[in-house]
Parts: sequence; structure tokens; C-alpha cells
Amino acid sequence: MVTMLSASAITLRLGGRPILDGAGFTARRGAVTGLIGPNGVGKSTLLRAVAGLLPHGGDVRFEGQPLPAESRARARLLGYLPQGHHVHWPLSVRRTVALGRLPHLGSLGRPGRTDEDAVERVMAATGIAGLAARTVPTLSGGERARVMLGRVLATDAPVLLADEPTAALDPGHQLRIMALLRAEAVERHRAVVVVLHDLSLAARCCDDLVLLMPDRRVIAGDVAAVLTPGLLHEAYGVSFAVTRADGIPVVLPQCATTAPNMIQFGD
Ligand SMILES: Nc1ncnc2c1ncn2[C@@H]1O[C@H](COP(=O)(O)OP(=O)(O)OP(=O)(O)O)[C@@H](O)[C@H]1O
Repeated sequence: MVTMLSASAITLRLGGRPILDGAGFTARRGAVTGLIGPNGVGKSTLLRAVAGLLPHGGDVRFEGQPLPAESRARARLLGYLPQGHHVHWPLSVRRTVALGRLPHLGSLGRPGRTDEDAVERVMAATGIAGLAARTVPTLSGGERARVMLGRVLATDAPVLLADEPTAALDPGHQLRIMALLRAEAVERHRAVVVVLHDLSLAARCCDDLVLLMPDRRVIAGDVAAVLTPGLLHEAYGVSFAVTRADGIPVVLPQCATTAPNMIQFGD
């Protein structure tokens, strides 16, 4: 599979502090790449930098070419789903998904047949066609997550960057969202990059993993190469058992004691 997106030597400061210092990763066409690592290590920041939403040093390329500086042209290449994205105003589901077509609309901003087809396709794929007329604030968390994902899928961008799209979802919805992202990668030949905290879900649903370490190393490779007990202990500060259940990888954090207050938080 071909590298579609590459980010290298990304440096970035926020609030006067260096947050990223030489981070990078590649994402292949037709594959799901999981971006993992402990809280605060810089996963969201890296994704936002790559999406062009934060000024940064380093190099981001699409199929070997620098990304266009113009935001609409860039948005046609990179679809970005922010963490915990909500719509608080009473916009219908259909109109929310249609917002994903904005980078494609001409100067009059009028959607054409291609735009309408894209919205219908995405609403069917995400299972939200039956909710089309509902307003987003009236939806459940699981329904809203699918609508927000629908909005980004409607961009038809070849690269999808999704920041914790499964957060706060039940296990069934988590698997459905990941299956959708997989289908976008495999059937529509996109490169999908997804930030995940659930390491078993990452092991099960991702082809490649990128682990951001607290000491700023970046460990990239397939699931077996990255999800080792040694690397996970270094990354998260607790022990892990990496095993299989019915052939499905399972990554279990271990605690010497069952008392949660025995886990020490870092600085
Ligand atoms: N606007 C900001 N100003 C100053 N520091 C910030 C800002 N935004 C983020 N940071 C800091 O940057 C670091 C990386 O944050 P980021 O949200 O990228 O981490 P993350 O790996 O996505 O974390 P989590 O898993 O908790 O979502 C954190 O220490 C955070 O406090």
C-alpha cells in the first residue's frame, strides 16, 4: 500500500512550552493508522497541526507533495473530525452532514447533484438516514457521533483524521464506528488516521500504529511491533498483558493491587 500522508519533524509550542519536537508519522492508502499514547502526550495537537489548524514547524505532504496553503483546497484533501465535536445550534442532521461539502461548493455556495449524492451516500453508510430531519442537539451521544463522522466523510477527502471518534460510545457503537472507518479506508481507498485510547480496539481495528512516548520518541509499526508489554509499560507507566481471546487481540492494563488509588499520577 502506498504512503498517502506523511508528517515529519513536526515542532510546535503552545503557551510558551514545546509540545511537539520532531514528531511525525505516515499513513497508507487503504489502511487505518491508530495514533495512541498517554494523556497529554500531544496526539490531538499533532492531528490539528497536520490538519493545518495550528502553526508548526516541519513538513506535511500528501502523496509526496506539500499541502496547499489555501484552506478549502486543503480541506478537500484532509477531512478532520475534532475530539468531542458537538453542534449546539438546532441544525438538522441532513444540513449538518451537508456542511462537509462546503470545501467543494462554488462561489455561489449552491450544492449540486454530486454534493447531494455524497450526503445521501454518507447518511446511508452511517445509518443516520432515518434521523435526517432531526436536529443535532436532540440526538443521543451515539447518534451524534455518527452525524459528526458523517459530516467529515461527506468531504470525500482522501485522508481522514479522526480524534477519538469512539470516545463515550458503548462497545457496539465503538465497533460500528471503527468498521465504518475501515470500510472508508479499504473500499474507498482512503488513508484513515484515528486517535484511540482503547488499545484493544486499536489492536483489533488498525493496520498500523503510531505510539507517542512521553520522552518524545515515536514508535511506529504494525500492531504486534507496537503493542508490546515493554513499550506499553514505558508509555503508560503501568504493566500490560497482551493476549488473544478467540483470535482477537486483547490489551489489558494490569495493576498490582485492585485499589485504583494505588496508581500514581505523573506530574
Ligand atoms: N492551547 C494550549 N495552550 C497551552 N498548552 C496546551 C494547549 N493545548 C494543549 N496544550 C498542552 O499540550 C499538551 C498536549 O495536549 P494534547 O491535547 O495534544 O494531548 P493528547 O495526547 O491529545 O491528550 P489526551 O489523550 O488527554 O486527549 C498537553 O500538555 C496540554 O496541556
